[in-house]
Amino acid sequence: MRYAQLVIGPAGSGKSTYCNALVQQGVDLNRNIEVVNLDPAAEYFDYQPVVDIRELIHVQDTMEDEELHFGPNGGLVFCIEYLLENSDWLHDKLGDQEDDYILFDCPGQIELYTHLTAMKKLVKQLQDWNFNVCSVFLVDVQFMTDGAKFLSGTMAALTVMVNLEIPHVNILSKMDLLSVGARKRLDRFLDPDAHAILGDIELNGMSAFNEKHRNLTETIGKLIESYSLVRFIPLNLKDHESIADILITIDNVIQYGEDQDVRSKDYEEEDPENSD
Ligand SMILES: Nc1nc2c(ncn2[C@@H]2O[C@H](COP(=O)(O)OP(=O)(O)OP(=O)(O)O)[C@@H](O)[C@H]2O)c(=O)[nH]1
Repeated sequence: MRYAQLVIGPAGSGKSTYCNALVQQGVDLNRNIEVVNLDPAAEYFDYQPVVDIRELIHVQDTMEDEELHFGPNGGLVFCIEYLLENSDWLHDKLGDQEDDYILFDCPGQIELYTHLTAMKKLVKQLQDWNFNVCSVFLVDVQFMTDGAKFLSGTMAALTVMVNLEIPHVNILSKMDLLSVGARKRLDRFLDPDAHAILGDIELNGMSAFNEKHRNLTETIGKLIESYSLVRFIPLNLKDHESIADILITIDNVIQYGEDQDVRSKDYEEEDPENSD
């Protein structure tokens, strides 16, 4: 069996930095962790990729091509589709080493994970090549420190989980940048709790918008609560233990499928196969 983390998340959420930290952790543990760069627009990263999509296609190629003439976003999607059409190239580059452990550093274009099918196809391809694949969704914690932001980050994570349908881990990146006060506020949300999130929104002032959409917000809060496994794990790359813990957690997810179930608790309760 081979193992793969699909490292995904919005632009600038810390995907490449995370990959590099895990490679370093691998060195410390005498474990070989490799990285494949799948970002055709990447300009800089600290690791040495074993495979780099930019050798096959660069986003600039799609923007400068007379016929294609894509903008940066359309160009990125085109590049991933081009990679899938040329999957033999990736297959050759990856080789077929048993037990290898590869991080796929993906582009920061959220629609690739929320509703387009390209990433799903890539996952299927990797599974056909004997990879156990787990998605690791990074969200910059600075965008999660009040109720409204946490709600929207959680919805984004849920959308990705439901779309990709593979074992999944959500990570709050850049924890070292949080103030003590912000960390305390965050702690109240980390166990999915609709009341804490809604309470915070009210605390921050019931704007006319919030008042008008209170029922909607409440329903979304309950939805998140019922998907009780949409959890975020805080990751502080300045803390060695935090990196070690995340690697163990993800190892368990990849190897033993101890993943976050995308079905809601309510659904499980109603599922006849789960009833006595
Ligand atoms: N303080 C701090 N900065 C971080 C951390 N992770 C990433 N950064 C910084 O955040 C910026 C973006 O990090 P990247 O790792 O390039 O993010 P990315 O998700 O790969 O970005 P894209 O490839 O553009 O999608 C860089 O300036 C990093 O140095 C972290 O844990 N702590």
